[in-house]
Amino acid sequence: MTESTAQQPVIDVRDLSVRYGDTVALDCADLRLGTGTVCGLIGMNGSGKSTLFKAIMGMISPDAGTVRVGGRPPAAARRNGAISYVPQSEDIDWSFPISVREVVMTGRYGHLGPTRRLRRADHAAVDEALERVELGEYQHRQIGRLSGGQRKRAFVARGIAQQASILLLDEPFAGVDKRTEATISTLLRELADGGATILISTHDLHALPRLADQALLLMRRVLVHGTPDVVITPDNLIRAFGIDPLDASPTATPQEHP
Ligand SMILES: Nc1ncnc2c1ncn2[C@@H]1O[C@H](COP(=O)(O)OP(=O)(O)OP(=O)(O)O)[C@@H](O)[C@H]1O
Repeated sequence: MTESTAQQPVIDVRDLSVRYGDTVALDCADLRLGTGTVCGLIGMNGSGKSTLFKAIMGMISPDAGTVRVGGRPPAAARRNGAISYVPQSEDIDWSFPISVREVVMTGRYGHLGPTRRLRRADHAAVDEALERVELGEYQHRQIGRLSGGQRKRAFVARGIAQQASILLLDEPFAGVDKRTEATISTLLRELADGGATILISTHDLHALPRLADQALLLMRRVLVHGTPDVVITPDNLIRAFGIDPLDASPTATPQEHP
């Protein structure tokens, strides 16, 4: 591997603009993430976080700009099983007749050989993933019959079984208790230490410095990207949120972007 290949960003987003009709969701957003990084994505409601995830996944076509994942277009990276995505809970059909184990097993589909048959290694990877998120005893339950925190863990287990090198998690801590948050955070750290690149949106600014090596403040475009201590400052938070969310005495009411 040449030095320039080794330093290539795993996620490479350049000048990305996305519109929904008249709404500008992303406007010239730039992001580069290297291997083994956990980056916390923060920004107010409507600042474009989910849109950024969907663009990296290749689920929406940008109006302008480029997205490369592992040097390839997102669709190619997805076909290869390189990316795992944990969407916001509202984006999942929890009534779908599928068990926890079957959800986790979908993470193995990119690994199946020409016969498309599940092999012993696939079942072992699923067992291990279920074990790591402590959902073994719930594996045969229909996914809608899980608590909020268990649902998140099921989707994290899918990413673990997939052995994805890139994990995108859209608010995995929303509505989960502190123990589940700690379990997921520890798992993500272990995955990053094993070389995964992780982008995670969260509103938990207090927990972010423990979880992430980097933070990125989004407001349709990237306002600031760096280590959490550089990004999570009162000035930056006031720029992005209109108030300092870490401050108990807000000076203004934050507005959702039009
Ligand atoms: N399918 C859609 N059709 C039209 N507008 C959309 C659509 N999805 C998102 N938007 C708009 O695009 C903007 C960015 O939305 P996005 O969901 O990316 O924000 P977000 O930062 O993830 O918000 P939240 O923190 O509330 O999840 C918002 O103004 C939103 O209303």
